[in-house]
Amino acid sequence: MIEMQNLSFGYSGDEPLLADMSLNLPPGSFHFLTGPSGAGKTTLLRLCYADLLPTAGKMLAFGEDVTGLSRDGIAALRRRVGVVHQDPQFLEHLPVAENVALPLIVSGEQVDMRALGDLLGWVQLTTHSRVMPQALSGGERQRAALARAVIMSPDLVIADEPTGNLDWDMSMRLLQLLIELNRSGKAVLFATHDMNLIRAAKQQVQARVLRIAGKRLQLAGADL
Ligand SMILES: Nc1ncnc2c1ncn2[C@@H]1O[C@H](COP(=O)(O)OP(=O)(O)OP(=O)(O)O)[C@@H](O)[C@H]1O
Repeated sequence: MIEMQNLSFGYSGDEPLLADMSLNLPPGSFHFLTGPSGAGKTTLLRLCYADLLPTAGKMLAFGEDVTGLSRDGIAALRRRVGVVHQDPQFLEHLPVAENVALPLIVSGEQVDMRALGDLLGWVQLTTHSRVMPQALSGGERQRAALARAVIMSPDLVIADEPTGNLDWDMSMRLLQLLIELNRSGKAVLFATHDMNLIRAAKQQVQARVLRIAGKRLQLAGADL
């Protein structure tokens, strides 16, 4: 589904930040991505949804080389990937329900109100559907961002340190939602520093742990 072949990436022309990375994310898989601050986790995630393009090597998304994709091709790819950022941004003048439905609205699709209600229920924001984003807690913001990320039924959900600002209980709640998504067949790629969270997840789901170290991507062992 997502395949990197000897991929390198650098923001400037000199030393690459990520070097000679090879990776295969099969459908339905669950991967954590870890590594020190500044190692390039967010950068790697952005490469996965063609927000950045490799400077060397190949990046294939859903079988297609992203470097050759047209604007429409990139738009089609992005529909298949839902992204949750560490600090999700919302349109502050719209209530939660409209923000969650925004990907449908901007792509001109009909909003199925019942499905939207079900989705808000799943992230436990039913009573917050008419609330403005600035009134949400950190955990509620992340759950709204997760609902928005999955409203287009993506095949892959990417979460970039979504629990970075949450306490343990909230982190576990968010993790649980991602595990449920994975059980429903979606691939998950989850960047986190939190080894306790990874340990907790591994008791419930077959997750592999990728680590960026020294510009390279490693598959972490069972020592976690
Ligand atoms: N747009 C950019 N232009 C230039 N350099 C950048 C850009 N974005 C990130 N960087 C640099 O690339 C390096 C990796 O950043 P990135 O955000 O991918 O790391 P990270 O592993 O996600 O870090 P953290 O865990 O702190 O979020 C950092 O040194 C950062 O300063």
